[in-house]
Amino acid sequence: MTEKERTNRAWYIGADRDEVGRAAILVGDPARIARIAEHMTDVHFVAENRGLKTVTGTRDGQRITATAFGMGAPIATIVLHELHALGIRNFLRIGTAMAVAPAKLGDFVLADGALRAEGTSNTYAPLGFPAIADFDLNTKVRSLLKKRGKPWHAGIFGTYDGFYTEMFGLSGERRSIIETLKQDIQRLGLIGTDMETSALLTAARILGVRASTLCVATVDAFSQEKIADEQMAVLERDMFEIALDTMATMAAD
Ligand SMILES: O=P(O)(O)O[C@H]1O[C@H](CO)[C@@H](O)[C@H]1O
Ligand SMILES: O=c1cc[nH]c(=O)[nH]1
Repeated sequence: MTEKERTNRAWYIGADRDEVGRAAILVGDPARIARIAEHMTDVHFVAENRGLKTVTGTRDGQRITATAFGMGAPIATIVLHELHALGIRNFLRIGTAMAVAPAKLGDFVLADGALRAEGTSNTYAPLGFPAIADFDLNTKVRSLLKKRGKPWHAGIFGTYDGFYTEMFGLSGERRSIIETLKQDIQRLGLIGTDMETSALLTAARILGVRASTLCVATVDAFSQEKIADEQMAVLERDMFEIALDTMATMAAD
């Protein structure tokens, strides 16, 4: 990062350099910020700006920041880019994804890479550039997933911009178009779909930092069935623990 790109205060997330830690967890839903804070000590909530919520806390002696971006690749990459400018070098997105078989509802899905079907990553690198997760980061996530003993899959995600046009059909006609798209991605062996991963992985590579995504598969790609809230609450706690332990290790490096 050049001196010009370095900043002391981030424009949209509103955080000062001394308010963020050495690694960052990116979540979508702002309600997850208070819940992940319960898994850290010495917690500091950054003043909320434009609905972007940030908390920094300590885990295993390391300062970790979690920021909620809301939904979609454009804002998720703004958050990553700003945290990068504040000096952070390790990023893990955690949240939810749509399950593509063999991944099923309630399984963890870890992105080793992602199909770039969103528009934001094109502003960082041309389409031939691969969206690949950081190998060391994913090695740590894999070892923690194995320890937890819950079902998980690692592989390629598909990342899309159009939630009701490409991922979740509300009308019969749109559902059949989306079903054809899902059959295509299943044939390619993708394990899940979301709205941010390929943009974050591409941006991180171009910015020279580590990134990956770990999600719970919460919606079935074909039936559009959703996971129960009580099951998600348990899995969310597992996901927080895995993410914080991973980022504490990465921050200590
Ligand atoms: O991981 P969370 O925040 O649940 O986000 C997922 O749910 C939202 C709607 O699909 C998208 O942002 C998607 O990536
Ligand atoms: O349907 C879903 C569920 C989670 N995340 C998505 O992007 N889509």
